[in-house]
Amino acid sequence: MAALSGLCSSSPSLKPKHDRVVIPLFRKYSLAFPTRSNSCSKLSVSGEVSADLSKTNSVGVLKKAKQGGLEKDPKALWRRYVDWLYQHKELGLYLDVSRIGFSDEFVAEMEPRFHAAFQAIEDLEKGAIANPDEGRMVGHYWLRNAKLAPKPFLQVQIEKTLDAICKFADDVISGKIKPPSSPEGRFTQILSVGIGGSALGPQFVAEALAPDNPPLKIRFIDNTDPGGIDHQIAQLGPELASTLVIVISKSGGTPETRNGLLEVQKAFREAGLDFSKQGVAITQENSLLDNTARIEGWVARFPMFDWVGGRTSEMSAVGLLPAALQGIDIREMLVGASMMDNATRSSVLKDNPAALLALCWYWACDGVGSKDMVILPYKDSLLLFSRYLQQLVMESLGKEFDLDGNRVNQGISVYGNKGSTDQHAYIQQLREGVHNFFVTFIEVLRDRPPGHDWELEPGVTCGDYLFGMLQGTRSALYANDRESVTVTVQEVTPRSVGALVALYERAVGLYASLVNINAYHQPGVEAGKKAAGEVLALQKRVLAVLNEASCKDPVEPLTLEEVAERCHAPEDIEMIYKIIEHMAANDRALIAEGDCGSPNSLKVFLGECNLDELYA
Ligand SMILES: O=P(O)(O)OC[C@H]1O[C@](O)(CO)[C@@H](O)[C@@H]1O
Repeated sequence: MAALSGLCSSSPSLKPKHDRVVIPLFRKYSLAFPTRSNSCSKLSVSGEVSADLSKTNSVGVLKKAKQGGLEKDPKALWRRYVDWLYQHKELGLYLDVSRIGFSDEFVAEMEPRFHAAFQAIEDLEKGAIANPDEGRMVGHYWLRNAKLAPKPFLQVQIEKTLDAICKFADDVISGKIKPPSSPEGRFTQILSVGIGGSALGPQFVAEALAPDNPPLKIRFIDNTDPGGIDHQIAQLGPELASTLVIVISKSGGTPETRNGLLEVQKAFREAGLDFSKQGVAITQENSLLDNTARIEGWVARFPMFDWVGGRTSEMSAVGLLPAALQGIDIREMLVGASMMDNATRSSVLKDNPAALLALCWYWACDGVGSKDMVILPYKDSLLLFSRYLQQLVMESLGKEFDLDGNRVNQGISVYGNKGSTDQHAYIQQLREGVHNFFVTFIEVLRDRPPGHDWELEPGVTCGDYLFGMLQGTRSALYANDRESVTVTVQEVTPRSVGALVALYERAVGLYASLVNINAYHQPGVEAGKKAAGEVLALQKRVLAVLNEASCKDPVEPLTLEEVAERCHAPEDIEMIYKIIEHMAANDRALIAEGDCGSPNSLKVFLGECNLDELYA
């Protein structure tokens, strides 16, 4: 395509170049772990390590290795910094892992696990069923280099979709595709309706990269909160007529997204607008959403692929279409991701920033998620990176069982906002309080575009303060034995953002292998969805019972116990109380006696009798 492959081949070289000689810490991997003596390692390890090591979390080894404490001697620390500094020259990206205290002994112990992890991710990229529970391939790496897709038809699908996205975005921005009844004569706003992986990437990228005056501004409905939905629609005001509504859902059946769509369609009807002329769907072929969009003749439909998970979908239509419509260079995002993919395929630990990150996570969290990952970008535009990573890391790694069916309750908690702002919120606790975290600093070297900086005091710019705050916090935390990683980029650009996304996608994949879990399913989410469905089903029964009592003459207010009994659900009395409390707060149930603060005093009825429902 003129699109992805052309783009990739036109870039100077996608192979990482390094300005230092790297002494391999890991050799070309194989599952057998040979006797070795590593010149980079202070400790030389010899002897066979049981293959089973890659399936267990040898925390005992970690604890032993950790006994030494963190290096504090400035000269030794500087040597460690230089020795372990990773640089991706073309991307201008650095990774400093020197403030994580892993020992050479630990690195050696981890080698067989990494061999297995590199092999697993290589197999994944070649099209293995890397998500065994769902029987799916995992192909988000192919999105930025379609030639890697294991089947020619997948390559065609990826390339065609990217071309279609670019063309559609151009046509919308130029006004060739326009809303039927807008005075501006072109689309000015995007309303993106989606949740989880169908929102977090687009939100992060919009915040990071949208220009100050984008061709289309974007807002999001990412919940089933009526207040939040009303707010977004009210903010659009008359511009609803020039709003392109992008409904994003891989499954096409997520309730929050469906509700958002129904609410927006109602707003369109009330404004006398034809939704189908302004609606776009991004979803799997033949999903409920896809069929709705096709039957109703929406403006456009773009595919989500079965082999791309929601949380790794930023480089699919999910992330690329909204970005392109905001004037963001999506081809550059793909190049950045592709360059990072190339770098993170290396089986040499020091050459592979994703493997280095996974190593640090394992060390810091004892391989069992014992510490939280605090993400601190010192750049306002990267504010949403931690939220984006929260889903990527926690939905991928937070698993009850490992691949062999052992209960492991894995995961790493992720939180954070931005520095230096968070220094005035919770960094007090990080420095001095409970020691249950490690920090990832994200440093952006360029403060402002060239020629725009000024000194607010002699020799000091505003950005120098930000820099000082980052360095000061990093040092202060380390002095108190709080570990940190620092990722440095030159600027926040489509290329560097693409690279950051790819870096963390690969780190999560590798880490999942290190702890032997499936990173690509989310069985836990289903339990909450199922329970929510049961609550709504119970609410229907409560309504029917109250309706019947409210249709009597005179009306028969009921106690909670009576409602529960008539619903044949005495064991659900607490949930019935919560349902009635919620309905009462929204004027859908009326309180005849008592109040919600004393549940046993309550008697309730409905303001209106619904005869149709009574005789249904
Ligand atoms: O894109 P969909 O199918 O609407 O799903 C939204 C989100 O819901 C989940 O399936 C579960 O939370 C996420 O993995 C996903 O990103």
